[in-house]
Amino acid sequence: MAENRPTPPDVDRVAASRAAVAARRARAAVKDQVAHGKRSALEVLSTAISSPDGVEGRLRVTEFLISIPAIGVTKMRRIMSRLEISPSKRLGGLGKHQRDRLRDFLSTRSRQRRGASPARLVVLAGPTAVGKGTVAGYIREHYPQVLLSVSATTRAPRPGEAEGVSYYFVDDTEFDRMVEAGELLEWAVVHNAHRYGTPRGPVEAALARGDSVLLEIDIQGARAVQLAMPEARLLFLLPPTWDELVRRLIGRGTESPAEQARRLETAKLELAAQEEFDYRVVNHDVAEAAREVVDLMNLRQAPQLPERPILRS
Ligand SMILES: Nc1nc2c(ncn2[C@@H]2O[C@H](COP(=O)(O)OP(=O)(O)O)[C@@H](O)[C@H]2O)c(=O)[nH]1
Ligand SMILES: Nc1ncnc2c1ncn2[C@@H]1O[C@H](COP(=O)(O)OP(=O)(O)O)[C@@H](O)[C@H]1O
Repeated sequence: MAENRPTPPDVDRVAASRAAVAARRARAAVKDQVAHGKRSALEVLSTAISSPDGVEGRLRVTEFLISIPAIGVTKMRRIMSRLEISPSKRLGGLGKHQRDRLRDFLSTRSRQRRGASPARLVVLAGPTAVGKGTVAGYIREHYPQVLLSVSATTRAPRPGEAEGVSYYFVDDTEFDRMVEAGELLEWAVVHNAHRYGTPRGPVEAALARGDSVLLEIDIQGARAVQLAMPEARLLFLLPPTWDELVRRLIGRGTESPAEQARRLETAKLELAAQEEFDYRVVNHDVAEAAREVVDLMNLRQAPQLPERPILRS
């Protein structure tokens, strides 16, 4: 016997079918962007992971893969079975291991198609409070394919900071040991307070695997990396204006007025270091600056720098 379910009123049905059509169109637009190289497949996957109920998250993995240039139905089926993803899965519904396998597959493929651009050590530095940590955090969240080095530090963890994610928190004795044992690629005392250093092992392992690595470190560290690895690419993050830098430092509210004044004096010297860098990125907007940094990680040839510095205090 047929079930006697109540039917929704016509108005609801019309609205629901309109919404379904709009959602289908939105998904088609994303596939079109991927197919025409306007958006990278990795970026679509990152968006799907951060908002599983959004347009990207609702894309089926099968249709997503087919939209990638040079992947047809046969290849797509082979990839799905190799990655152990069932055809009914949507990007937003993938489990952690499936996501990791798909991401690895996409990044290896994109590297191969770029003509295996060389793995590169990229340094992001800049004056205090310009937004280095903010931009690096944005990259960590939105570009999971970028390897961000995790530094060792003698400073205490702040609330919300996790061991091995924000930093490796070590005491003075352990930091001394790491320096003695040559385990740090570079290290420095930052803001006259604590020691920070880049563990050498993970950086060398990533480069050997063919993966580029990003270091968010201070200017002394950038100089040390340049000496140790002259082939590293150095990016300098600039504030839009000096006044904006002052606003960001004061607005952050993490330093006393005396410490703020001291850091602003240092910032003048730090700004003068911009000419030692390969590229300058102006941090007007966090998402744009992050995208520029990620783009610069992949560039094969350095474009010419403007002849004169962009900003002076
Ligand atoms: N030389 C060097 N500097 C680092 C390293 N890790 C972080 N830094 C720098 O240390 C500074 C302080 O960072 P942090 O403790 O997160 O504090 P905040 O920037 O004041 O919020 C920043 O300028 C970072 O760029 C590292 O491994 N080496
Ligand atoms: N593009 C931006 N626009 C506005 N404020 C920003 C921007 N980037 C960073 N900030 C803010 O500036 C302050 C300093 O940023 P932070 O990442 O701590 O700097 P740094 O790591 O370079 O010392 C923070 O309060 C942050 O929220």
